[in-house]
Amino acid sequence: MNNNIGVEVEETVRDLRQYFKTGKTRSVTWRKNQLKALLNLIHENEDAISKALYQDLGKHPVEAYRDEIGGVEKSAQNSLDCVEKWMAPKKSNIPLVFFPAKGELLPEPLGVVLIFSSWNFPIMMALDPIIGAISAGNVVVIKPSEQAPACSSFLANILPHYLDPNAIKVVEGGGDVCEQVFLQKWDKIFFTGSPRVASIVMSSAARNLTPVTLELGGKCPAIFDYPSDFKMAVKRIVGAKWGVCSGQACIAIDYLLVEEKYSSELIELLKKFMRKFYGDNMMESKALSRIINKHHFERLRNLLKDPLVAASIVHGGSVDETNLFIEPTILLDPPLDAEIMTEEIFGPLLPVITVNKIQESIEFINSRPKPLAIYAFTKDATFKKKIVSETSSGSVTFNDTLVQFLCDTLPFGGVGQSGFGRYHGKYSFDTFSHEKAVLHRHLCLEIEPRYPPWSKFKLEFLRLAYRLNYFGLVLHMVLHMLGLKRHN
Ligand SMILES: NC(=O)C1=CN([C@@H]2O[C@H](COP(=O)(O)OP(=O)(O)OC[C@H]3O[C@@H](n4cnc5c(N)ncnc54)[C@H](O)[C@@H]3O)[C@@H](O)[C@H]2O)C=CC1
Ligand SMILES: CCCCCC(=O)O
Repeated sequence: MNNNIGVEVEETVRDLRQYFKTGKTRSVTWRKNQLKALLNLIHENEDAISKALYQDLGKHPVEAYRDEIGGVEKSAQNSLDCVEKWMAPKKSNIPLVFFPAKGELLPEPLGVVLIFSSWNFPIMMALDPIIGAISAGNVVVIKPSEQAPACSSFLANILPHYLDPNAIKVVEGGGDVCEQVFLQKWDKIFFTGSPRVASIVMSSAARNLTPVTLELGGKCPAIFDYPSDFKMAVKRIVGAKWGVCSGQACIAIDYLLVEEKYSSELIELLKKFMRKFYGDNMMESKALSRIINKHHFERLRNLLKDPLVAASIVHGGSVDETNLFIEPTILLDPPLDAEIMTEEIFGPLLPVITVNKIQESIEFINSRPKPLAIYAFTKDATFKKKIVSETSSGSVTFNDTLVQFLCDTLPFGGVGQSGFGRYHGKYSFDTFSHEKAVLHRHLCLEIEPRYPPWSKFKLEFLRLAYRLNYFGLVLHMVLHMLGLKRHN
């Protein structure tokens, strides 16, 4: 960015808007070429991406592939396979009263979209939304998180070599750049980050009535009922809580709820799998990402400073500032009014909260802001139904953790404080599209009673005509079944 950040951002947005107006990004060929180019980027730069993720977060190459590189590859391939189908107009039945008529729904790109990505999955959180934006035919500014500098500069350097440089631009920087970015008029803002910054995004979007998608976070609970396979359940919890970016994940388990009588067995099993996965000296483990920076290291260390919280530590608790390492830590019943239980942890600390009856978990969860994800390890079908029907969250996953993020057929997004809007798969395409209604009418037949002068006859005619809707649908189906009505 040159000194006058504002001028450069303004010029970038102006050039993008002009390029969008050429219509080049609307063609299926352009969209498929961009998705193929993104796949080539991933295939040809896997080592460089792994190195950048290691530099920013200490992610092992296998973790980098599992959680980011592979996820982007899968998402891009899915979009490449489906984009032509997603773009096709959808037929819509029009009420018989307007016969003859034809209705259809036509997805069109929104235009110039702005994407903010977070630092914890800096490649995935930037490229996955871009996949949706280009699949829908938009032009894009991506603003990677400045807290993951190696990944941010990797994206800034590599994207113009693979994707259409007239259509996809990278704007790097922190709050100062963001303030300039917000002064521009966007056709859509897709934000991944904290509620604090999300409210800044919304305030600036309000100025231009810009639609936003907010991918936020919160405290995701895991209900630990007595599942059919206790060990498998605990293995999945340990693998996800500490093995995915050291718990610095928006859908990481933030705290566990378990009946008091199972808590000791659960904690012992958690410790067993922690040793199995991360060794006895966890600071040496290559399977644990680092804490992103000093700010978040201090924030997490401070969560443990409260004497009552410190007293509730039953495993771990050691820290190493030099290496930005915080040992995977288990706490048993820390005070519910302590910050560790009121703020999103976003790190390798796991409070285990005991209840008398596991059903109490529902009330416990409902008394807090709506989470991005709820997990429940249980074999009780009735309890599952209760959880689904009596709680509200972005998603509910039974007997596993985090994998919902990698299912292209499941929308990923929050509700309430955990965000709104959603993406992944077709939902990404929809998030970056406007589905336009197109109605074709003819001038051959007229419904005179739609015009004055009014009369009782006209009222009764219109009353009947509107009721004809239902008969019309039945007639439509009968004609369909008799093969007499072609799809026009
Ligand atoms: N729902 C989801 O998919 C995800 C949600 N998150 C959430 O994100 C948060 C952690 O990510 P962070 O990057 O720390 O969030 P953040 O809110 O600090 O930053 C997010 C983005 O906003 C930008 N930003 C920061 N300050 C800004 C300001 N004053 N004005 C404009 N833009 C600003 C950053 O550069 C970054 O690009 C957690 O709350 C986590 O739950 C993280 C990953 C995924
Ligand atoms: C593969 C898991 C990605 C989780 C994205 C997040 O929770 O921040």
